[in-house]
Amino acid sequence: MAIVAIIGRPNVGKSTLFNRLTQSRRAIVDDLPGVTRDRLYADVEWQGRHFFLMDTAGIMSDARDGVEAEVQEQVKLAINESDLVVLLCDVRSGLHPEEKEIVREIRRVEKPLIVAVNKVDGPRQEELVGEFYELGVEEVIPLSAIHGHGVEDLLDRIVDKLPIRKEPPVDLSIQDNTDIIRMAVVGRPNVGKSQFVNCLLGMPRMVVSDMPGTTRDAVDVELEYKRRRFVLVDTAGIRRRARIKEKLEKICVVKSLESIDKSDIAVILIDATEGPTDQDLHIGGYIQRRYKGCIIGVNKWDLIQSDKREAHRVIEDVRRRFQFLPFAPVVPMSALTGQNVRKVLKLALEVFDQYSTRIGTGVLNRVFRSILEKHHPPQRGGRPLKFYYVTQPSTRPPTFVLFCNRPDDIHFSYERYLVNQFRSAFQLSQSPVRLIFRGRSGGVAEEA
Ligand SMILES: Nc1nc2c(ncn2[C@@H]2O[C@H](COP(=O)(O)OP(=O)(O)OP(=O)(O)O)[C@@H](O)[C@H]2O)c(=O)[nH]1
Ligand SMILES: Nc1nc2c(ncn2[C@@H]2O[C@H](COP(=O)(O)OP(=O)(O)OP(=O)(O)O)[C@@H](O)[C@H]2O)c(=O)[nH]1
Repeated sequence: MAIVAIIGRPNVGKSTLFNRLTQSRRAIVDDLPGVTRDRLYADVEWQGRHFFLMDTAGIMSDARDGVEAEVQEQVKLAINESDLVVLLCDVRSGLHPEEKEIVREIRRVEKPLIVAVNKVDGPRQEELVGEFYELGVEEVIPLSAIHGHGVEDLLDRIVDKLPIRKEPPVDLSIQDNTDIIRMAVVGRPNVGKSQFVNCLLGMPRMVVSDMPGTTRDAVDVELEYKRRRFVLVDTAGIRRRARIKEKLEKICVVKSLESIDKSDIAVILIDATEGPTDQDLHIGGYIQRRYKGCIIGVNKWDLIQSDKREAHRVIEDVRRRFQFLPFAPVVPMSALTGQNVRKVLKLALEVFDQYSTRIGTGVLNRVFRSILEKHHPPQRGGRPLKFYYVTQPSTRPPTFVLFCNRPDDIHFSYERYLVNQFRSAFQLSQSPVRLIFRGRSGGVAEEA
């Protein structure tokens, strides 16, 4: 999915605009359940196009007096990592030299740009918008993030200008029946992603080859383990970003989401010395919603393992906070010493094989009958809930369609029961399972 970043000087109204855009009447915004108050991004649909909108509030600090305007590293990075940049200016403070610098930087890296001018609350400010054409763009969009004027125009322009990615839609690339295991290594800055990747690539007897990416600068790396082929997606990005450490949390997390989309299995690294953070849970929530296989690597284990009690506490804490991913194995590991690094690959193979499971329709329905008999579907409002049959239309993730009389009336606790029963009956304990409830007339409801 394309990433759109709102860039601008402090106080121009980036957060206000972010909130406006995501609350606009017609926009469909898919927010993660509230694991964190500090929102990183929203998954926005406008006119049938989807994109990630990155909230970059606070990313730019005030330029110091007397120091020549210069685009800060964070801002450069945000520009680099996005597919389209909205430069937000403030009509009340007028055009600022830093904004010219930002435009130069955006041109240099050839990203599509939209200039929007905020705080145009009335006709008096409208007269002042002309100044911003000095930035050398064809169009400047006046808006008021507070009042909402111009905000839908901006959304229209964003979807007009969104580059069409060459990569195939996610679902297709993953269901292509090749047995290459696409793996993403994700996590917060500094957790050890590049160390982990380097460790993997440097292992004895590991066959490694670089594959030029089809999109932008992404380079995937292919490796072979136990005669199975893995692709580590976006590896170049992981290794390149290793230099810059500060304030990159948001960008790092949004990039992680993008890599998750391209993979079958996400290895999420947690820093053992810090334990899971809100951002980690945020990434985990995304993995869950995308029905990806997942391995939770508790990295930097070497730093805590001598303290047995602490080590135990950390693992318990990870399991508890990630209980919404009950199928994800938790592995203590050290990318520095190599401890358990191969084990991650071994687990990835297991997870992947479960993730690719197909069950024959006959067996599936026999087992389903016995699951229903063990625990009858509860009645709702005195009306019985009846299931007719089940099919598995696809795998990766294993997806089951359950035909029934009233698909909208299924209680989530019964859904959970069914998911758990499917997991244990078909050896899917390490894979997400997707159930889709469908009425005979075609009504659909879904559950994780
Ligand atoms: N008059 C007016 N004020 C606005 C408008 N949009 C935002 N503001 C105000 O501008 C101030 C800064 O808004 P924020 O959204 O916090 O700005 P930001 O760019 O996210 O700021 P940083 O976090 O410093 O990067 C707040 O006091 C807002 O209420 C607008 O359309 N009109
Ligand atoms: N003790 C210890 N240190 C580690 C381990 N893994 C990584 N580190 C150190 O943690 C720091 C960050 O590691 P990186 O691999 O650069 O982390 P990253 O997640 O790629 O960071 P970003 O590029 O900022 O996203 C480096 O100093 C590593 O040497 C580990 O298992 N144990």
